[in-house]
Amino acid sequence: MVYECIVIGAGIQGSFTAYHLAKNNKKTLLLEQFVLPHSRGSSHGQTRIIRKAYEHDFYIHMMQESYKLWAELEKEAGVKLYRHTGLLLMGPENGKDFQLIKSSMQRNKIPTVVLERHEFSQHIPNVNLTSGDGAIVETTAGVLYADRALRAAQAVFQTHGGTIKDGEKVINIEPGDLITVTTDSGTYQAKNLVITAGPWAKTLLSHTGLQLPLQVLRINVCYWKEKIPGSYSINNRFPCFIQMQPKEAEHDIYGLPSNEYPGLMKVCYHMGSETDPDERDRQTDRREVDALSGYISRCFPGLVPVPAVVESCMYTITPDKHFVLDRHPSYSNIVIGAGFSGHGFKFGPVVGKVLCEMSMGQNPSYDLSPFSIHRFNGNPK
Ligand SMILES: Cc1cc2nc3c(=O)[nH]c(=O)nc-3n(C[C@H](O)[C@H](O)[C@H](O)COP(=O)(O)OP(=O)(O)OC[C@H]3O[C@@H](n4cnc5c(N)ncnc54)[C@H](O)[C@@H]3O)c2cc1C
Ligand SMILES: O=C(O)[C@@H]1CCCCN1
Repeated sequence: MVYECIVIGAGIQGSFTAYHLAKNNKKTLLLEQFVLPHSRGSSHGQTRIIRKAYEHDFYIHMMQESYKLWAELEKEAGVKLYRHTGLLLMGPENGKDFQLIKSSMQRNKIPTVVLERHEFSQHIPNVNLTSGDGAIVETTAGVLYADRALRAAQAVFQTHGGTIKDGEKVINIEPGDLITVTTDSGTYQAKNLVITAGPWAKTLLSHTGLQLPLQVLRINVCYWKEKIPGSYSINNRFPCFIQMQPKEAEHDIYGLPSNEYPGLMKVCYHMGSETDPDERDRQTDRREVDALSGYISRCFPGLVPVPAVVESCMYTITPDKHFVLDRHPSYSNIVIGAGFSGHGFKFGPVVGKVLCEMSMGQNPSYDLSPFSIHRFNGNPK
């Protein structure tokens, strides 16, 4: 049988690409190397932040549609995927990065509340605002229920006639008008191919002669115990937060209110150490956990500054931290979605839509030049 499209990788991006293809009546096969559900890529775990607070207008515009598409999936699957919490953004008030996000939120009329220092603790109890930092709340941001969302996208894909084959690792790709994809247990053919292989994208793309400057990082996903249960809880309307330029570390620190593990708040560092995706759990580098402990002692005094649970996840980062959404430079019927750089989950429905559009030979709904492969020319590593 010849498929209209094969999608490699059933993380959030591949699952949403397959979802849109099936809704467009395209006969689609979604291949996944691990038995689903699994926790070895980037889309597992219960929660992710959803927000429009971005410096770049192109992300904000994509998020405007993404919220609508998330709501559509909630209806189709009959499950709740989004919980409104708000997002607290803290960072050096006169710093460039904080000012850029603040002004782009205001320019794009994103519902925002600026908290002045004297009123901060009245709105956000149990948090110490660093001296010199400003605070803004994006009121419509919140939490996505990630595991549930992944299952829902896959279920709707199947309802529309899509086929999932899990526990099948793709080991070879032969490009052509008809592409042949070989797994460790079968061979499939399709007119179009979408590669959304997350941390394995670099290896898989090398089978097609393409080298992308993708780097895989292992992230320690840390949960911290509330000294008084409920003090940072989603039920008490505690928001998600992003701390830009914390004193303890070079990169951002972020957190989500206690929810999935009652009494534990997720607070993580937006960086990690390089890893081979097949060796992720052999690595035990916890340097950044010390930086988190320092930050928590200083700014979140209601948490015990030693992590109660540490899980693992992976980022696949590009040099500029923007995604790769493009056609293969040598084979126009191969479309690539990669390098989501630790912030791609919330865009899943829109990423899936544009990858689907490209693989159907349509013009994508967005200007994808920030995500093109050509931008790496001259910087191939
Ligand atoms: C700790 C952490 C926190 C994050 N927080 C946020 C957040 O708050 N908000 C947000 O929007 N984003 C967040 N992200 C980022 C987001 O989760 C990722 O951008 C997104 O999940 C990437 O999805 P993906 O489909 O590209 O990759 P994956 O989920 O890794 O999917 C790729 C799939 O391809 C499969 N595959 C690979 N190679 C093969 C092969 N050869 N054959 C068959 N299958 C194959 C893999 O097994 C995998 O299932 C976070 C990420 C992490 C790790
Ligand atoms: O995508 C997000 O919204 C978060 C922000 C902080 C770092 C991890 N990803």
